[in-house]
Amino acid sequence: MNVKSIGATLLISGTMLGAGMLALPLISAGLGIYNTILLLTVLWAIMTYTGLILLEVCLNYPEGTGLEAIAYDLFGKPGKWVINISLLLLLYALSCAYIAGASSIYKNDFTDYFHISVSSHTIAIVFTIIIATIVFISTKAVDIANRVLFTSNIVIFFILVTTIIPYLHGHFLVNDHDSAKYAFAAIPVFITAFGFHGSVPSMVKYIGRDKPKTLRNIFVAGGLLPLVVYIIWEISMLGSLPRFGNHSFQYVAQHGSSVGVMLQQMQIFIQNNNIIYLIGAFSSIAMFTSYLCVSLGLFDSLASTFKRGNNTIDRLMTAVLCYLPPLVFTLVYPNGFVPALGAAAIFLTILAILFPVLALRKLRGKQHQIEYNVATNNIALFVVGFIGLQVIINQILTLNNAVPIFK
Ligand SMILES: N[C@@H](Cc1ccccc1)C(=O)O
Repeated sequence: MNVKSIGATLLISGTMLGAGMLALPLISAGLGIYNTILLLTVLWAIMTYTGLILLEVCLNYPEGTGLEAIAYDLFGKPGKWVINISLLLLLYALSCAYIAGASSIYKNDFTDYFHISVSSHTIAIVFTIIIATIVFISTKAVDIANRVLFTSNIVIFFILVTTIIPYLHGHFLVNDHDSAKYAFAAIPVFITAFGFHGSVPSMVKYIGRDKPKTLRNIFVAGGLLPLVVYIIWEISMLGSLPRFGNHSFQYVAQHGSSVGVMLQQMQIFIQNNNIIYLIGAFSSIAMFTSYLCVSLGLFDSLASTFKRGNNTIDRLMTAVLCYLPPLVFTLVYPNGFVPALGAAAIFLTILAILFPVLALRKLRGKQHQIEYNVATNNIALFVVGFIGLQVIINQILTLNNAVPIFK
């Protein structure tokens, strides 16, 4: 792998590592560590596989062809609309999760670092304005801010997981009440955490259609890094807070399942302020960089959907469309962090599981140019498509409280 491929691998990992990661311990507390690791690995494999299916699909089109244009070619106008709307709704749902998550974490930061209490509404508004301003300035500004913050966060993560080891308790990790029944509610959020598929067309453009093997390696390695990071993160979080009791994951679940409350609870068990600061800094930066990248994607999609140009007035109108709806939603539903990530899974499943499967079936039915063939057959495509439908049904049930939820 050359330097460009390593950079591309990190971009894929960077897209995956975000709010989903912070929600993982909140949603997997009832599962216990063994079920969690198993489920993470299985879902990583499925998401990587559909990423490779999407790669084969994209390689049949000229470099720079987006998912929307591919959907139009294969499924006509309805296909194009489904992809377009799913993408916008995915990015809006993620935006709501980021604003809700960030306000709960930053509220905690203000109390921990400066001993002042700021309302989460104020934080949500200021956070959104800061992100909007950076995106409004230019893509270059986003790139610079992201590069600096993402690199610092990798360093913070490694310092954190090495210093937290003495504070981990083996008996917090496994519990008699661990149960696979909580997997239903966890699957959608886990799927969101492994989402990166919107970036497949741009990666093909960046690396080149003539290097299908390099692209395959980038997607596999780019997802493997988050899988390892997620497992280490789960062990660190589930190992430092008990499942039940006055101060526990159960308490967090009963108080809005927010990252901020989880951090407060951990403070009671980890009597080392530096570690608490590290977790706070890591979570805060993760929220910031992910929202920066995701809202840049939303900003560009809105500009192209509503045919807005690059002049100041047009950019301002796009920014209002991009940031106002999720901000208002979060102000009305401040506890929407986990539900918004779950809702995102519905649209992500359409884009990242169902669309690649249907598109490849259609392409292989036609005579398609063989640039890269992912190992698959109709049965495998059927199974993956079926899993995709299950994820959507699952999430609809979760939103209606019809599956077991750890409380
Ligand atoms: N994986 C990202 C969310 C995401 C999904 C799909 C595409 C891009 C980003 C996160 O966990 O924050």
